[in-house]
Amino acid sequence: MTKLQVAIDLLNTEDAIALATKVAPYIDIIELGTPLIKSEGLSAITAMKEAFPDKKVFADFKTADAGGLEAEMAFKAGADYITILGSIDDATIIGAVEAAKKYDRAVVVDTIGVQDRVKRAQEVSKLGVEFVELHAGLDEQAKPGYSIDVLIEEASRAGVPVSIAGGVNKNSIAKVKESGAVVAVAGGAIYGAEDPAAAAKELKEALS
Ligand SMILES: O=C([C@H](O)CO)[C@H](O)[C@H](O)COP(=O)(O)O
Repeated sequence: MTKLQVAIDLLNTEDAIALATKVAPYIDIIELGTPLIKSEGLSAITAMKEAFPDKKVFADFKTADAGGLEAEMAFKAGADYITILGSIDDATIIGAVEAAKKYDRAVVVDTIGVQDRVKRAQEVSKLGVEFVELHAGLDEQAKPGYSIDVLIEEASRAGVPVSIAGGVNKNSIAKVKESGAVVAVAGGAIYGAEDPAAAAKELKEALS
């Protein structure tokens, strides 16, 4: 079954935990977005894991170098997953995977900015990563003509475990599920909703 991940792109820990509290019953993975981690630091990860010890906590580091070191920082702080950029050298991903083995955690490769996401997903899947995020970032989504359908089509032919992030919402969630993605990542569709709990519930039910 496709899991639901909430991407929390808020800027302070208190607001992030308040949002997570509302949506937790419907969420499998709680993501601390890159802006949140840059704003609040590692303490946000620790606070989230302490508040939700039974949930997977996903630290969206988007690491581009020193993979082993940054993964160790994230895991020691309480993260279950860290993201490493797919656009960088395999050595950075391999370093993070080694740290993940040491701490019994996992690495997700983020394909933001990668030209051929499917090819890169297939390559990095051989390095021991948990899954690969087929991702169109917030800036790419804002470009004219953007459609999540590109990611959905890529997921259906990737042949390796992938998540989809890039405007997942109530209109696209059924197609995300059909694509075979192991995780659907929803940010704005949940934290930007008038009723985040209801929005998360609707997405979760669509994946059931
Ligand atoms: O990872 C993200 C982005 O790069 C900022 O950190 C988003 O959390 C991700 O794109 C999911 O958010 P939505 O596109 O709003 O669903």
